[in-house]
Amino acid sequence: MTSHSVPPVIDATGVTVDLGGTQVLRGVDLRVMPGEFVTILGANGSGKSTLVRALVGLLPHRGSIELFGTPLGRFTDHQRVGYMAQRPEAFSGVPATVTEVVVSGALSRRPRFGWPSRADRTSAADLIERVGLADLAKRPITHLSGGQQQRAHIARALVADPDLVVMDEPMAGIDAHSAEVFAGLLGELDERGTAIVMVAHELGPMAPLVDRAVHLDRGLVEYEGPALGPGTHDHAHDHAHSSEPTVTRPVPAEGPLPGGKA
Ligand SMILES: Nc1ncnc2c1ncn2[C@@H]1O[C@H](COP(=O)(O)OP(=O)(O)OP(=O)(O)O)[C@@H](O)[C@H]1O
Repeated sequence: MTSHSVPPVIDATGVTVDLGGTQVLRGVDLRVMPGEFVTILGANGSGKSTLVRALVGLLPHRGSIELFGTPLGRFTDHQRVGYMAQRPEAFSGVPATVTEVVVSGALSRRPRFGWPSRADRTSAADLIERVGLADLAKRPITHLSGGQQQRAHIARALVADPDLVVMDEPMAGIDAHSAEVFAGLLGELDERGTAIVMVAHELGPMAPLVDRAVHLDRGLVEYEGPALGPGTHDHAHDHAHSSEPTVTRPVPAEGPLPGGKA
């Protein structure tokens, strides 16, 4: 899958980000190869969201970030990257329907803005069905529960069939059944060779899919190594006891426990 002739999907070196006068990331290195599924773990406030936001060009940073072999500052293939923010912004004004939100994800594939094609609508309808929102497809998204909105945003991130999917806590607010459905979708993407970077607090049904885990602690990579086998318990904690980790820094025995948002 990985080849010396193929550049990494993400090649980040020494990424440092200051926010509000605080150094939130302190020199993070991250390399993701095509088809890899990498999860970013760590306690609340460790810098996970900051890292993925910097990687997709949403935050000024120091250090080097390349996407698909191109420095971020010159990267224009935005359609190759599907990004799902941690807390999708609420819509203002007239709220879009679920279908409109999902289809809008496909429009980034187009060189110029235009109406969605029949294929876009078919893909969107398929994903809406897959995330269990078919009955709500015509509803304004603001009329959905938080977890249902989250599922719509997951579908939006996937509809353009990107080569890299970056997701910031996509599991937040979705129930166990939706998590299973979502794991199935990510499994298909993984088989297609899509690279996936996912911030998570716990992996649940995603655990068997993950190739590598990166654990942040106060803006630094505390651990980076292979993900363990199937399981639904705390991945971060597992790493502290893994028999074959590639440890870049010592991991405290009492790792942070998974938890929801504060
Ligand atoms: N705009 C900002 N100005 C100042 N500090 C900020 C800003 N945004 C984030 N921070 C701080 O940066 C640190 C890292 O935040 P970040 O959201 O990246 O953490 P996280 O690991 O994603 O946390 P969580 O698990 O809670 O989502 C936190 O201490 C946070 O308070």
